Order: sequence, then C-alpha cells, then structure tokens
Amino acid sequence: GFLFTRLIKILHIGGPGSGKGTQCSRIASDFGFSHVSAGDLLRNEISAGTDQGEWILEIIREGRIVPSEITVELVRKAIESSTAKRVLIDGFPRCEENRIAFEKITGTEPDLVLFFDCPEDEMVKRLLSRNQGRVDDNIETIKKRLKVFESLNLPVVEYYSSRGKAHKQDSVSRES
Ligand SMILES: Nc1ncnc2c1ncn2[C@@H]1O[C@H](COP(=O)(O)OP(=O)(O)OP(=O)(O)O)[C@@H](O)[C@H]1O
Ligand SMILES: O=c1ccn([C@@H]2O[C@H](COP(=O)(O)O)[C@@H](O)[C@H]2O)c(=O)[nH]1
Repeated sequence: GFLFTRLIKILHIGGPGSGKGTQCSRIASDFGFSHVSAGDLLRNEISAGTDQGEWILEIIREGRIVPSEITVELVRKAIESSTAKRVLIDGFPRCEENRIAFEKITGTEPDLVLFFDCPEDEMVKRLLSRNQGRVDDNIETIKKRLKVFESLNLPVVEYYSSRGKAHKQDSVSRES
C-alpha cells in the first residue's frame, strides 16, 4: 500500500499494435519513468521455460487474457523492484477483473490513463509488419486480440473516463 500511494502511476492502454510499447519507451526515457510492460513480463516468463511459462504461451497464442493472479503479481514485483518515483504501466489492466485485482492489492488508482486510439486496419497493418517473431502476430490471433480488446479492455478505459482520468490520444502520425 504505502509504496504505491507515493508513486506517480500512469497507465497506457491501447489496442494491439497501436504503438503503446514504442511510445512508452520514449516517454520513459524522456521523462524518467520506469516502463513496466505486462506483455513483456509475461514473455519473460515464457523465456524462462517454466511450466507456468508454457501455459502462458498457450494463452498468448490464443489472444486471451492471462489470469489476474499472475499478471498482478508480475506487475507488482516489477514496480517494487524499480527505483523510479514514476511508473508507466504499458498494456495493463486488460479487463475489469485485472483492474479491480490490481487496485485491491496496491490500494491505489492511477494518476492518469493514456488511451491510444488507432483504427483497426492500421493496427493490423502494423502487427503484420512488426517482424519480431511473436507467436501472436498472425492474422488469426490478431482477430482474436482485437475482439478481446473491444469487449474486455475498452470497458477499463470507459471506467477511467467516468472517473475523469482517461485521456484519448490519436496514435496515428506519431512516428517522428
Ligand atoms: N506511430 C507509428 N506509426 C507507424 N508505425 C508505428 C507507430 N508506432 C509504432 N509503430 C510500429 O507498429 C508496430 C507495433 O508497435 P508497438 O509494438 O509499439 O505496439 P503495441 O501497442 O505495444 O503492440 P502490442 O500490444 O501488440 O505489444 C511496431 O512494428 C512499431 O514499430
Ligand atoms: O496484462 C496482460 C498483458 C498481456 N497479456 C497477454 O499478452 C499478449 C500480448 O500483450 P501485449 O501487451 O500486446 O504485448 C496479449 O494478447 C495477452 O494474451 C495478458 O494476458 N495480460
């Protein structure tokens, strides 16, 4: 509780391929935030080759959301082990259940939520040309991720909008 209330917390939410990771890296280096990407933390688990990693891989391959118990713990530990006073959380929470679990364990709400708005055809184009060998960058999984984004992740943005915390940004033409 105490650590989290002292931190400045910004969430960055957007569809798959909207450019969250790219933008968060820039914000982090320009403004001294620690960058915590839930997707990267999960991919680290896969690389570690544990049983849990294998299970996470199957979920990511299907574009589904990993249970809160796992992601909340990974995100919490990453924040606790960073020394920065400001943290940028990239791609989390992914659904209302994630949000509620995270707020419960940290006892706080984010200071600000950035929502990256991007047209679907642009997201698909970016993902198909990302070329990082990701198991979820194929058209079948991308379609599933877009559905999950709309049905489960957008309600989180709507919740924070209703609390006056969400700020929408156009994520096209930001490459400079
Ligand atoms: N403003 C932009 N214009 C064009 N291409 C971009 C822009 N921002 C990012 N990209 C490219 O689009 C692809 C997806 O970007 P990025 O990995 O940052 O998205 P993401 O939202 O973090 O995706 P995911 O949720 O799948 O991890 C990358 O190849 C990146 O280089
Ligand atoms: O909080 C999270 C974050 C990610 N996932 C799973 O990982 C993939 C890829 O995430 P990116 O943020 O796009 O890199 C996502 O499709 C989910 O399957 C998750 O379950 N929970």
